[in-house]
Amino acid sequence: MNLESLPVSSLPEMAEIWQQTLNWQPTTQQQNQFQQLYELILEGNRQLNLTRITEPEEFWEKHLWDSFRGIAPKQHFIDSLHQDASVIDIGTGAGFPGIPISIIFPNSQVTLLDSTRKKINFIDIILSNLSLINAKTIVSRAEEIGQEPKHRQSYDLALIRAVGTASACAEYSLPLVKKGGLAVIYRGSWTKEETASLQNAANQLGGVIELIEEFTTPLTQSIRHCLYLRKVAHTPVHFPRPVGIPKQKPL
Ligand SMILES: C[S@@+](CC[C@H](N)C(=O)[O-])C[C@H]1O[C@@H](n2cnc3c(N)ncnc32)[C@H](O)[C@@H]1O
Repeated sequence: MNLESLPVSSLPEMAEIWQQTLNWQPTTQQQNQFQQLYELILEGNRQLNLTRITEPEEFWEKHLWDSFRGIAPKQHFIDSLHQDASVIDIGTGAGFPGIPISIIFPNSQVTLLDSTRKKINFIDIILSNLSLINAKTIVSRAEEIGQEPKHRQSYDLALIRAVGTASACAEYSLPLVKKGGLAVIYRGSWTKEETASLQNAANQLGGVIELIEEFTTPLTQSIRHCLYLRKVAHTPVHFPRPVGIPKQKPL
């Protein structure tokens, strides 16, 4: 399939893949927003090193499809996202998975967090161009806002992709999630041995592993995993630990 000169997500083949894999299809308006997002990211990449994923097929699969695939198994959360669920995307980078989520769930409240100001400045341009009034940005570190009363235990859903080891991601995300809420850690590969150390980290943070799902991406047939941590108890006050510690000394 050569999409080189074609819009990133409006081909009939793509509509079929959305339907077959996610039982869903974007509206024409959402397709236009995906296309605008793609073009803005290409433009931003000329000045900033935002993402190495720039070919249309890759962008569609690794940025758009993958962002939605992470929440697909959780119908309850999809229902709440159609209402006014609060979501935080930790280490959003060029805006993934948070921006696609804010596009398809206009009633949800999406916070895009990154420690790099230049990335957040760029995301602010995207949000304004796409008129995404349900998304806002924060320049900070997960370890810092996890200790702020305004953010701690206040999100229904935390999403985190490509930000660190699973244990570090658990420590960044679970303190921000409400009791009963969910943290979704997007991963490439995953092994059974890693499950034991993640279970240990989750226990200490007030979470349990609810599901570990392996799936294959529809264009390149790559293996990916999503880890779903349910928050079942309050996170002890000393988590998250100070900046840098979750990465240096994973739980
Ligand atoms: C590899 S990028 C991933 C970007 C995006 N989530 C994706 O999957 O395309 C990791 C991002 O996480 C941010 N980051 C790393 N550690 C962080 C922390 N402790 N708090 C907030 N952002 C962090 C970095 O600035 C970077 O933009």
